Amino acid sequence: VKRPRPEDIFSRPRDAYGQAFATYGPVIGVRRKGNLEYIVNNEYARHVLSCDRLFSFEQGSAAIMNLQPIMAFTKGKLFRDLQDFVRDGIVDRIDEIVYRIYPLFQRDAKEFVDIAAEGLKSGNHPSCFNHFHNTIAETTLILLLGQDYVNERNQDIIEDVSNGMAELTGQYQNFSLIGKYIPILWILYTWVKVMLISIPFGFLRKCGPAIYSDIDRYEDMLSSGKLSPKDEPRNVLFLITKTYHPSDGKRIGALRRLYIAILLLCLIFAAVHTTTVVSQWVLCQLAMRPEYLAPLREELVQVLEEDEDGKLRLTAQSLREARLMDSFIREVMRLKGDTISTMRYATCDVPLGNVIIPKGHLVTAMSTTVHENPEVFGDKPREFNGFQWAEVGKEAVMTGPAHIVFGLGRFACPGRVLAVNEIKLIVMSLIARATPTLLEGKFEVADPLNTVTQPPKGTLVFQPLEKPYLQD
Ligand code: HEM
Repeated sequence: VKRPRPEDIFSRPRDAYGQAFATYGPVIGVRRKGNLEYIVNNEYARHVLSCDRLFSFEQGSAAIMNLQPIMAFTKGKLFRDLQDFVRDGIVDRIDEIVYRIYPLFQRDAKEFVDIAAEGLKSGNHPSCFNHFHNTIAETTLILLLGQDYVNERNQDIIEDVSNGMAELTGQYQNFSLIGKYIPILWILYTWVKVMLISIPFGFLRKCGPAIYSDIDRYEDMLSSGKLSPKDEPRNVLFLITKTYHPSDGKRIGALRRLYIAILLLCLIFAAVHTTTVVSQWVLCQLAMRPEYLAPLREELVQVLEEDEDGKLRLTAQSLREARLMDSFIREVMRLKGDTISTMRYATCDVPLGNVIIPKGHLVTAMSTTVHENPEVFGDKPREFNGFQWAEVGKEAVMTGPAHIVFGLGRFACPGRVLAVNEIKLIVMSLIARATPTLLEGKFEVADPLNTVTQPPKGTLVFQPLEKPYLQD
């Protein structure tokens, strides 16, 4: 087992791991957060991520996110259920969803550009990350639970849940000394704090009763026999209730209801934070590369569609046609420096390269070696070429052996279609009204080992356009 130094793993992971691969070969062992993990480079990434029989996504993800108790409670079905509900409740309805959420993104982009303009005068710049974290929290509430849940209190609860889950799953662990060097203590502390205090007293106490009575209400609708498909509520909670509603006229039991709350918590966690983070990476890169703005704005004008009142707006079709924007997002995601964002678990002793990975160990792919592989991307693999994917028709949501931002294989991120649409809505609504720049002309990577849930560190500043490309 070859070990890069712990301080290098945290501060310069790309170099530390790269050097270890160059010295020891394509499979290395690293002790991180108390576990011995095996990390592979581009040579074995595809095999490890997509051969679920040997390398289990479910066991790996539960272990890395400290979610084993929940997995045990759900008899291992948690991730498959999440995938099914996202597919049926969100991806299959994406056209109608974009139509519904577009006005929220317009409202918030306009509001943000207004307060950013004031910030230009006062020097007090508003946080773009916080502003759009709220927008995505609101969108998520509507999609999962319905419009009635949208109020400030519930939005705050969503923020708390997504922060609490981020804490629980180790996202801030790299920042804490205890987290780095005595991980078991850190895990215990965050479990108690989040699972016994924040979640029961926040989400469950405040949203629980409303969700409980909505499940009852939906069950009544389903048993009435009068509900036609077009009158069905269009939210994920209804779909879940419909799936679990017993056919013998009984109600969904208490344990199943608790499981429904867990599913909703996981979806909130998966949907809100990561998407907001990527939107900030895209805006920061765009602020650093103003030459991309003119073609992106030209494309924006071309893809707008007329609604029934003759007003121009963005629809799901517009977003599909925005190929330059799509390509830019794909390139930002490829090069943002993700290191370890997927996790697998060896289900038996598996020979790989020059080692045998013992059963029960975590295995993952080092994303930078995949995303910056010279055999695929040429001799300057880290050169940013924002529109290259439009030329070859590779969309931002497409996973592949050279693009693992959303994972790979059977368990690749089921929410990526929604995520990319939301990112497009944020970026396009903003550049239609203002030009992004960065205070002091730069941004920094907050945590090089975690570019997935940490936004870049830098202050985005927006200069309003005299003539916006989108009308309110
Ligand atoms: C830019 C934003 C996002 C990124 C970068 C991202 C990335 C990922 C990655 C890397 C995985 C693990 C895949 C693997 O190991 O092969 C994953 C899983 C998952 N993601 Fe996302 N994701 C994003 C947004 C979303 C959204 C918006 C949703 C929900 C609507 C979502 C729901 C999930 C779920 C439920 C899983 C677990 C997989 C399963 O149950 O099969 N994600 N995501």
